[in-house]
Amino acid sequence: MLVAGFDSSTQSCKLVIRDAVTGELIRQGRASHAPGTEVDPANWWTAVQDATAAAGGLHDVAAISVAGQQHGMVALDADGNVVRDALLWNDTRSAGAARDLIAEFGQEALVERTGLVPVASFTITKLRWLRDAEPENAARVAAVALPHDWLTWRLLGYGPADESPLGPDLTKLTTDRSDASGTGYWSPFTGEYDRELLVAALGHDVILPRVLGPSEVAGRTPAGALVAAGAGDNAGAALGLNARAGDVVVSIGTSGTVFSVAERPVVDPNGGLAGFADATGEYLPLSATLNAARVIDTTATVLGVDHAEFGRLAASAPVGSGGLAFVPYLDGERTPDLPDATASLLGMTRGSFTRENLARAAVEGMLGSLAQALDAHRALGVDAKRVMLIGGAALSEGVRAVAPTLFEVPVEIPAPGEYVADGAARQAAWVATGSRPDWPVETIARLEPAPDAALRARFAAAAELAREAEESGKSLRSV
Ligand SMILES: Nc1ncnc2c1ncn2[C@@H]1O[C@H](COP(=O)(O)OP(=O)(O)O)[C@@H](O)[C@H]1O
Ligand SMILES: O=C(CO)[C@@H](O)[C@H](O)COP(=O)(O)O
Repeated sequence: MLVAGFDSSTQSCKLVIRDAVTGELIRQGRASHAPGTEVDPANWWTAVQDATAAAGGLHDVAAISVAGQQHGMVALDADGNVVRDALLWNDTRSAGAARDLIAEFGQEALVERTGLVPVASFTITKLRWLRDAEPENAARVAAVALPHDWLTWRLLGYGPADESPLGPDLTKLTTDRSDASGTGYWSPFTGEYDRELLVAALGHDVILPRVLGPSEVAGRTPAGALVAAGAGDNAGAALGLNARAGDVVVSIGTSGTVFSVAERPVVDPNGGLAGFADATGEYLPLSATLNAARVIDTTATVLGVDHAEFGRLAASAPVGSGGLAFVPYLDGERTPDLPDATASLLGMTRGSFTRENLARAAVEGMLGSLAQALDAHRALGVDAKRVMLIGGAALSEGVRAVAPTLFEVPVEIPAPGEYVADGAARQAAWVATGSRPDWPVETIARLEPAPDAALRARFAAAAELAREAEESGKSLRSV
């Protein structure tokens, strides 16, 4: 019996087809997504079909599950059409809306109700932005879904009347706990939507996807395959890695994320850590940065090198990049919450300002933010015995060289793979066979910690300078 798992991520759609019992990888496919932080969801549906074609189809698959980028606002009208392009998790235009919601409800109360302090990434802030910036669009919204919810609905055969066999039945939208927990209007404590917050954000009540349990079935495709609940991509990765207590996953994709599986909700009154739910019935405390793999992509482009050469340059520079410090807020930042920040390069001398040091400083800055996030998790009681490093940039030689100098626990590198899509495939196998699969995960390297206190201190000082400049209105953006 075969099962399929999709990862509809920020930059691309990945599909794995696995044996439901052994987990053996049978086929896979991939397709790119459009760039930008607002995207027509039709683009993701096309990518699902292209990835499916690339993987040789889904005709022989018993069950399917979709994991996807979290938080994106897919606003639907009564006819099942999208009201406007989806605003993605990395779109920071709703930073002011986040501040407004905190002022109206109080930070402490919001943490108690939703496990989150609103930041521009979360869906609730995007709804408030829509209400204020595009009231005519807001008034037309009849249902709000997330990327994986909308794709699941499309796979079930629903959608606009002229594009789908079953038409626009909005009541058939489904989601799961992990993605619901990233909206800002769902409580990980009660497992219920908080409609008062939803209405306060958007201005009126709407249909929200039914929240399914970890092994509940959303329905069947028109061809007859079971469709599972799906998940947010980070919860998908935790399931794909079989992460257990003591494991902290660090993912370096478009986002940088630090997360672990917890038996009880873990919340942070300061908001550095989000109190999400996971895809197995437990919880997923998580921190996310906006600047991760693309810090490397951008710096490699500036240096005129490919990933392999970038990795060699970074690995050949000394720990601490000869004193160069790169605060990597190229896309603003979410952790720390500095949506309007810009990046900065500090510590340049004629000696330190070399190609090698620049490459390494980019990696040290990008991982430095994630190491600070891991510290915050540990301070809140998260048990970290090892880091499991995944995501596109985990392949980088530079990342592997720098990681042990920043993390205080061993860093393990699972075999390169699509762990989000694998988590979705595991969920599909769970609904198809009735039991959660225990497929093995291979580790290809274990890096022993060699934390460098001076490096940590220099990055912390550089990040603090960037924060002070932002908060005092002295950053170059405001000149
Ligand atoms: N060898 C490599 N070194 C550094 N970055 C890489 C490497 N291979 C892929 N990447 C980067 O990883 C990112 C894609 O990772 P992925 O985890 O698929 O992201 P997402 O899930 O956000 O779409 C891209 O920005 C890509 O350029
Ligand atoms: O916003 C978050 C998590 O809170 C991001 O992790 C998104 O879920 C996007 O993930 P990638 O596409 O970068 O994997």
